Amino acid sequence: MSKIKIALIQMHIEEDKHKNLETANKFIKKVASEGCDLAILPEMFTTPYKTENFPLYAEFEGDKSFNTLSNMAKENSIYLVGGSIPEKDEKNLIYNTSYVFDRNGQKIAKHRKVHLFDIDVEDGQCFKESDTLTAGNKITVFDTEFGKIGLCICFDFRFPELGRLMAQMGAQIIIVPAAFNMTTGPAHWDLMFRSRAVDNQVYTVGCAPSRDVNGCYISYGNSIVVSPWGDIIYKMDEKEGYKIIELDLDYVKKIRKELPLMSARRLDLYELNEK
Ligand SMILES: NC(=O)CC(=O)C(=O)O
Repeated sequence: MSKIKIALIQMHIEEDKHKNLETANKFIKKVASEGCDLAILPEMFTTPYKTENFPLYAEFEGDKSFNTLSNMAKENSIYLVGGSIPEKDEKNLIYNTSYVFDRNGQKIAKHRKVHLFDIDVEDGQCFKESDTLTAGNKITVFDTEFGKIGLCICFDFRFPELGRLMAQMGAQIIIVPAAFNMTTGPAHWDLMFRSRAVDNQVYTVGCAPSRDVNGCYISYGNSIVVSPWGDIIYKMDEKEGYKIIELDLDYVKKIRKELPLMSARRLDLYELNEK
């Protein structure tokens, strides 16, 4: 199958975890009823994006948020990239984790953010995920009936090596639950999704929370889909909403045939390998 309908869910995030799960559920029902194959939620969609919140909202795999996501996928018979949530392990370490479920509600992938978002921009955004989070250590590509899809979380996508490795592992689409802010969003959001798309000849997809100017962290919004040619196919504004977009994977093949970048690499001079 060469065409996949994906849905961006740019939802508003509140303090109340259960309300956030209900909002996600409402949107997922809607996009499934409109024929989407795969729905995507934003980064840290169960909690306002604040380091102090992560331990308070953290759950074990198999707890309420995990099960709710699994049920949403199963009841609506869609793939679900469950944004990300704070996940805790048996050592009480906390990760920024994205779970992916298939149409039967089975977990088919799990990505723990590998690059923690620690920045301090003069007169701009400061954030230190490492105050409460631990980094993951795996690169994530999962399989579907449409082909392979790469998955990483927000700051991860700033590292071009990761996008290239996912493409080398067969990804034709790279999905990024994210939450850029009002310092880095206007400067880097489009540029980053376009660069990774052109370099790796993949569709890139970013899904962010809607903007809340009174929130503790102001999300840029602008959830985005970019083609393997580098064109912005669709970009949302800052408001809450959803959009279904059809991606044609034959177009990935076409671009890769016309511009055979992968096979033109000088692997005798350089190479990039997963460790
Ligand atoms: N939220 C993030 O992980 C990253 C981000 O906002 C940025 O890179 O900018």
